[in-house]
Amino acid sequence: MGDLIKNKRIVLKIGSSSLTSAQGEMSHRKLERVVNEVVSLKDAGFEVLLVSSGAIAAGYRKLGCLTRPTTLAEEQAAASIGQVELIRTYADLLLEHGYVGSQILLTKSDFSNQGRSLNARNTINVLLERGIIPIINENDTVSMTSLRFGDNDTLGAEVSCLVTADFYMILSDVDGLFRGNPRTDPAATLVHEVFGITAEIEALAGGGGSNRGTGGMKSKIEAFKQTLDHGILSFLGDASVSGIAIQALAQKAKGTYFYPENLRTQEDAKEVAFYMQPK
Ligand SMILES: Nc1ncnc2c1ncn2[C@@H]1O[C@H](COP(=O)(O)OP(=O)(O)O)[C@@H](O)[C@H]1O
Ligand SMILES: N[C@@H](CCC(=O)OP(=O)(O)O)C(=O)O
Repeated sequence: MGDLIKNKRIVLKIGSSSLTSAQGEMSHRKLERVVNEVVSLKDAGFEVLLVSSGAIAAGYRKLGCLTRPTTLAEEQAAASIGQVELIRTYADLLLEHGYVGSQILLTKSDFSNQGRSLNARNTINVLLERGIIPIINENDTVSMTSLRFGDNDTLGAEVSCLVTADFYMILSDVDGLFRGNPRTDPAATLVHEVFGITAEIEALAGGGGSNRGTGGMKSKIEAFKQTLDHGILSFLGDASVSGIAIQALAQKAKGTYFYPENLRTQEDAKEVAFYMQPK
């Protein structure tokens, strides 16, 4: 069974809303949870890239702001403080489990530059070959408003395509995609499977995000549009569910699965579930 997953590449994106307290500050306990998910994937033999937000949340207090800043310059300054804290915490926690983490900061323009994207891919490949976990965030300081990811959902999708990932998993503060924003419509029901990003699916994502995240569902759907176009099986689930990453790969998790065109039948999906089955 172990051979089935050898070198299977998972991109796991975790948003600010799942790394922060209700007040918007970074939560050590929540970072520990993320690390546990990453470690469970590594222990099962997967290659893991972690795309993590949280730099602004981790830094704004030390910048002297009482609440999460809203001007670009302050966000960037907060991120430059918080990124240090974020990566140090991840690296320390991973090391406790015997894994090494590395930091990669990228901008949107890096992906449209052939030379820079090739360098990023080569770097990531070397890290993954050696069992290291690249921890990726946007390079906030140099990102301009007009050319900025802002949210990390689409950054995670770009990374998934860059490294030809087998699975793109976004863990957030909701169980998946609902037929309406569950914060404002408690009766909204969960969509379990999505076979292509249609206008109907896009319409479900109209609502904004939590006050701690930036992208909301809109950017997640945009991100899945990209991964599905590239044939990458994708998933959205709740970061607070312990063991969700492994369950998601076995297609047994509560959440929303997004199937690319090449995996649109029940039989195809079953085959993938078998293929991605952990040891
Ligand atoms: N159709 C929908 N289904 C689920 N969540 C939705 C929907 N529309 C809007 N949302 C909101 O999106 C939020 C998640 O996005 P966001 O706060 O940006 O999280 P993250 O920090 O994980 O990226 C949810 O808390 C929810 O309020
Ligand atoms: N890159 C920034 C902002 C990213 C952000 O908030 O994204 P998300 O949580 O995906 O909506 C950070 O690390 O704080």
